[in-house]
Amino acid sequence: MKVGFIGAGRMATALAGGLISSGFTSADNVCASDTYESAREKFNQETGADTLTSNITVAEQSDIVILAVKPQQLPGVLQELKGTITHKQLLVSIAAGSPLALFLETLGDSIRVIRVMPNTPCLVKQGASAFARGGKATEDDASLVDSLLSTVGIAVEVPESQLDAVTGLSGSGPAYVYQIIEALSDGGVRMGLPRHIATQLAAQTVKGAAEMVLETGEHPGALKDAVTSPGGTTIAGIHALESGGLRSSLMNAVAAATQRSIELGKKS
Ligand SMILES: NC(=O)C1=CN([C@@H]2O[C@H](COP(=O)(O)OP(=O)(O)OC[C@H]3O[C@@H](n4cnc5c(N)ncnc54)[C@H](OP(=O)(O)O)[C@@H]3O)[C@@H](O)[C@H]2O)C=CC1
Ligand SMILES: O=C(O)[C@@H]1CCC=N1
Repeated sequence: MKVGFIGAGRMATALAGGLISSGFTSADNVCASDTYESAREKFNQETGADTLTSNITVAEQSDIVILAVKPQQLPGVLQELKGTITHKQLLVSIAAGSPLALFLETLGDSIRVIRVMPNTPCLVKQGASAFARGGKATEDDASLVDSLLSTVGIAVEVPESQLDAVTGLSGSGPAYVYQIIEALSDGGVRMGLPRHIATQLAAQTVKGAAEMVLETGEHPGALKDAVTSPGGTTIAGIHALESGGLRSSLMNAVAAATQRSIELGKKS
């Protein structure tokens, strides 16, 4: 199974790196094209897979073609691939916002296309991805994409109408969590911890709390209550977070990013 990436940037590198290190496919069966030389070099160094300058050659050589250019670059790339992408390849787009209808309108409605929203932790096999299928994509195509994404994290199939919200939550979400980790580390440094220890403790705390939610299946509120002793330290910290509007800020972040995904879809 040959997997080709059109666009060899950050997300393509994360996804390809995860697919190769998980054994889903070998570096020999992966290739990528990019207009930007340093992106090609970085992709090649980090994944061991070949890179080319021609999008058409990558598409011709691949069974699965993953479109990993920015949404604004997608219409030009689709024009270029007209006639090369047929029902023979499975087309996968990871572009935020870009609707399935765009691919069918440009390439014809006989194509097999699946729209995916992954996230960068795919690189360390902790991705959270959702996908929706369109055109003539079959049950087998959906299973293939599900197993491809499942080698680098979790994957769920959703109606296409939910993919903008997925983008606002888990697509962009790693950036929110990095900000939270950075801020927790800053808090530790402010209280006298060395930076490297503060960052390590902050990141492991986020990882551990996330594992607790996923493994116990408990409501996050119940897990929060279990940390919070009456008159103790945690409730003092939680009160400070509530005063700063943490939960409202995170809900607003998901809504703003979802809205932006919708806007990107209208422009493409
Ligand atoms: N980064 C993330 O966390 C996530 C990104 N995505 C989606 O993945 C896609 C890629 O994002 P990301 O990896 O961050 O972006 P990058 O900018 O890192 O990667 C895109 C690459 O495609 C290159 N490119 C531009 N035009 C063409 C072309 N005509 N042919 C071939 N290559 C081209 C770009 O070059 P140049 O820089 O010169 O334009 C760039 O190197 C986007 O659509 C984004 O919405 C989805 C989920 C998460
Ligand atoms: O910021 C972006 O537009 C992309 C899509 C989701 C994550 N990164």
